[in-house]
Amino acid sequence: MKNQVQFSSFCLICKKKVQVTELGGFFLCTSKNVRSHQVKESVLGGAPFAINNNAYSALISCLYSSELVSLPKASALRSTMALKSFVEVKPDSHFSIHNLPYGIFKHGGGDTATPRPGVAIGDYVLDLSAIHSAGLFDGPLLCSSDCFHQSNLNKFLELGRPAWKEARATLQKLLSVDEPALQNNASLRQKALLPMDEVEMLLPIAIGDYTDFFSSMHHAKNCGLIFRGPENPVNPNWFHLPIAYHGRASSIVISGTDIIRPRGQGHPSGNSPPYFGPSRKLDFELEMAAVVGPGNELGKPIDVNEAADHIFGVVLMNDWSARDIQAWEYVPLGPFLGKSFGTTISPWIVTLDALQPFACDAPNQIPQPLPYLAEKISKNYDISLEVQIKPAGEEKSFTVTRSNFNHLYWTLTQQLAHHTINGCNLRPGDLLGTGTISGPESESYGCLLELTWNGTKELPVGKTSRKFLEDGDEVIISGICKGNGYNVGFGTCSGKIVPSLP
Ligand SMILES: O=C(O)/C=C/C(=O)CC(=O)CC(=O)O
Ligand SMILES: [Ca+2]
Ligand SMILES: [Mg+2]
Repeated sequence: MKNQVQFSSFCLICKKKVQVTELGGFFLCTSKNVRSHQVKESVLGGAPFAINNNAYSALISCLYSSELVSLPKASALRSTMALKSFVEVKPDSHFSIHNLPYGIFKHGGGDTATPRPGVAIGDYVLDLSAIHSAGLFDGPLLCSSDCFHQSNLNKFLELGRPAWKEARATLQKLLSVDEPALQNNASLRQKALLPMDEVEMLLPIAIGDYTDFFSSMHHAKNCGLIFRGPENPVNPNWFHLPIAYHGRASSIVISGTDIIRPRGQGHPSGNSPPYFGPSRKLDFELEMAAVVGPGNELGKPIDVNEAADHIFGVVLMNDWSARDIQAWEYVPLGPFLGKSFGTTISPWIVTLDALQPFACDAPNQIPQPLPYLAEKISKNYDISLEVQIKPAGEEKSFTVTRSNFNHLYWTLTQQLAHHTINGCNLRPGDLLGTGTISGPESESYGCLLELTWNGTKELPVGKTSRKFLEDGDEVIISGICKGNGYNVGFGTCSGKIVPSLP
């Protein structure tokens, strides 16, 4: 198995030394002398473990024989003791030492304003170019790489999971309370640990291609009911393959960028001709998106069971949508100008390694997917998502929906494998949107189209209400995984609607 990590550790329950093998992000206890009843009662924790002289944060589940840790147990893994950083991390911070998401930032003016990679820790950004220049990336894969001296993360993504793991181990060790190298080096600390409110975040990746899936069954059903009626709201193909459209990479913007209300042809009502003008039905879509790692050669699909090695991490995404333009133009080829005027992503890419403790079972798929989509382990992540709207002139923002990543029917790995099954090549930095993440209840719908049922009812927003977005509205998406005493969060993904061109 590729990229397998093996190590021995100490079982806190059976008090014996055990051999542990990591398999696709899961931990397999290969010790023969561990009794099964101990497994049912508890899951072990302990970190960091030493492997190849690198501090390695890992969790093991105590299983007898060679059974894999099952997914429901994975949620119990998060009850493990929180690691501690010497950098202050407030209890509600999204950026604990368990997280360490990657972004691209610039700081100050002149030479220091060069865009470069960083990770978030508490209220600080750790400058990875400074850490590399100081010789602190001392692992075999990163010590002589220039991937942290780039203005985007693509080169780091291309290196693949072994390098990502090496970076995570190095950074978790460097930032831990027990490690003096950075903690006791005042001049390096001043250079490398920058207050987050002093930096400007930029797009973290150069996005060659962007695809948007349609993976929430609740969203598919609601859109079907609204656009196509109650006969067959979900097309039969939906249950056999992850449906998607090819999006527009050039208009993907970083959180905080204003969105100009698009103009276009709107859907005619009755026998009237289509209208042209500023969209009258501007909407947000609550989504997340996977960032592609090494990718594949043209003509060589990625196996679904190896797809996780091609996903570096996940961001929050808002697929802004003009519903009047979309409804008129998208038959029969799919979304075009109704969605290509802007897509916002959050600045911090949370890695799959950081999300691992929050893995949970993906829904049962009926009918069973074809073999190329059938996964040995099919997982989602328990990520709480929220959308707020801040109307112009308001001090406060108001929550309009709450959902969870685990409502997705098709998994990230199925989406990626399906994307390549015809031989299509994915490249480092490509972005795969999940599709709107709607849950089953009306309070968990992921866009205004559903929340107001295509403008047939008003949605309360503080003292006012909305059918669709108005000029001056700011839409703020946030996402967080809550561990025991720490968070793995995504920060926010926001954008404000400004008036259309005259
Ligand atoms: O079902 C439809 O007609 C339209 C669906 C969408 O607009 C959704 C889309 O962009 C994919 C998604 O976000 O799930
Ligand atoms: Ca979408
Ligand atoms: Mg879009």
